[in-house]
Amino acid sequence: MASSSTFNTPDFPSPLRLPLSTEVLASINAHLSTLSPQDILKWALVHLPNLSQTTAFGLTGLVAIDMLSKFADPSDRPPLIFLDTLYHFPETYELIEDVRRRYNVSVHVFKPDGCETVTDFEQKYGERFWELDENSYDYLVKVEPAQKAYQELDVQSAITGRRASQGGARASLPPLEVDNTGLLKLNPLFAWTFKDVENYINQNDVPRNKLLAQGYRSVGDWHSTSKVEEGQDERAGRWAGKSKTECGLHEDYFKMKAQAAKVAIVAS
Ligand SMILES: Nc1ncnc2c1ncn2[C@@H]1O[C@H](COP(=O)(O)OS(=O)(=O)O)[C@@H](OP(=O)(O)O)[C@H]1O
Repeated sequence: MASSSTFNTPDFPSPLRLPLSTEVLASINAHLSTLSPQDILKWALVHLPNLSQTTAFGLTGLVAIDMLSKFADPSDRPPLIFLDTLYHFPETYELIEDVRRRYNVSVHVFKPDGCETVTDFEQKYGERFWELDENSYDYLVKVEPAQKAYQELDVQSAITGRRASQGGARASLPPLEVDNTGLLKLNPLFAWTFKDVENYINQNDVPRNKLLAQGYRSVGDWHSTSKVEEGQDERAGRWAGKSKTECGLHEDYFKMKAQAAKVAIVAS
């Protein structure tokens, strides 16, 4: 059984002092790589400054929400941040309500700047803006709202639902990363497979997106998400047939911002 020194490691200050040097980050990752997701989360509650959970209520994020509910008092649980692109499926919005009820958590929702509804967004940028410029679309609906969320809520560390077994750019995902804005990103389930996640969800009766019963596995916006066939990768239905595999949230922030600069011209 893990002792309290597993979570409260005297080698690292509590909370950690930022910025982290490369050496400290490497030694934290060496320690976290030996722990279960539950113990990584317990360690994070002790050591990570101003911790939140950024979630689209995918299966992996739901596992983290459920694990935290089992060992952390409600007031100690990281606040949830949902970036509402305005183009999620109705089933995703329904799931958020299920999660709020089941776990008695508040969800901080951030939308594209100045937009409450799809109509607001389309008046500003036109219909099907993602077809015109996918990266700028991502920047407007996720990257910029995330930066706003982190500033308003004073977030210095965020739990994500990414896993190495999702492949692509995630194949060598470490437990803890520092992005180029200085944000600490914790990936507590970095070492779990899809099967591990599915088993946990079933064994713990965790609420899940109703679309999963229809053949979807990873769910984002309705216009870039499709069902996957048996045996296909879990994220094969995201931007299917395109080279794109990430939404921008986990890309280089400054690159996304520079690419999106031309959006101001389109919108004006
Ligand atoms: N809209 C939105 N709001 C808040 N957080 C979000 C959002 N989209 C992605 N994420 C975060 O990225 C994790 C991986 O998501 P995905 O595999 O769906 O990929 S992608 O980011 O959309 O490309 C995802 O993991 P989950 O918590 O399992 O959803 C989140 O940590």
